[in-house]
Amino acid sequence: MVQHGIPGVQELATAAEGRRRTVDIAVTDVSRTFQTSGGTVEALRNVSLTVPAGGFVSVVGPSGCGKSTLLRILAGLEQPTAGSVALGGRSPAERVRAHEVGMAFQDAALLPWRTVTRNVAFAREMAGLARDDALVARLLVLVGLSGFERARPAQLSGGMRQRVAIARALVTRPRLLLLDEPFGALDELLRENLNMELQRIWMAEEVTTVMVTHSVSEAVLLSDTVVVMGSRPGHVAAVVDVPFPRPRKPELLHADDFFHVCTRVKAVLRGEGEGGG
Ligand SMILES: Nc1ncnc2c1ncn2[C@@H]1O[C@H](COP(=O)(O)OP(=O)(O)OP(=O)(O)O)[C@@H](O)[C@H]1O
Repeated sequence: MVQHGIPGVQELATAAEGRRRTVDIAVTDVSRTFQTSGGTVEALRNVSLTVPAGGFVSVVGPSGCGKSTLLRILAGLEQPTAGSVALGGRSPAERVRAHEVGMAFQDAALLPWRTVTRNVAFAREMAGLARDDALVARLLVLVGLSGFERARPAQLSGGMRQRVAIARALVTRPRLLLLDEPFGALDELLRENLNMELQRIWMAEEVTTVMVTHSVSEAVLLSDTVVVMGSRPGHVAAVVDVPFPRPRKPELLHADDFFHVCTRVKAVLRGEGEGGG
């Protein structure tokens, strides 16, 4: 990946030298049905998408269109009923076993009795990886939590807890980062700030990222590509490319070009836009 002139990026790139960490994603004709007492629920039908190594893709769509199911399949937590998923040529289960998949969801789910540092370090312990205090400290700087290393979750704001969750997701040095509405419960201004931080983290870590969000502007601001899903059954309604150079600044949110891309995504969401998938 190119260098971005952002503080910390050069050092991280050097640390990662000699180690190709990113993977591409290939989802091919994935379908997923659930058998319930009320009958069969077709959560996903023939979903295909690709994400290049180091790319950032967001998935948006109406409630129930299968976004979380798709993310859970990428995370190896669900199996597709049909179709295939390859993460750098391997199955999600293999990547998860190798601790190469980091996940952060809307509820940060931190351990209340552990400090911020110990919460982040816990993910390495759980993965059976060697302790790495320097990495934990560096990630806490990266997510803007310097000075809070010894705080407990109850002493943190919601936004700070989400930052801990993102640091925790990154502490195994994953090749793939999966985010399910990571900032969904936060107010708009805080969310914008965290979006900028997430962009910085993603650029620094060079990690292929898939984010589910209900916010069209968040998706457009952060992504190379926005996958717009439709429901009944869940399918890809359109794939919208986002052409803006990086790093993207908050001012972009007020630019006409930005507004036009958001309008295209919203048109598809309303069922007026391009079909396909
Ligand atoms: N384990 C399950 N058993 C039965 N049905 C399920 C299961 N998981 C998901 N579904 C169904 O699959 C469909 C897609 O659900 P999913 O949670 O993936 O949608 P979503 O787009 O993430 O929704 P939201 O935006 O509301 O979070 C829904 O109809 C849901 O009820």
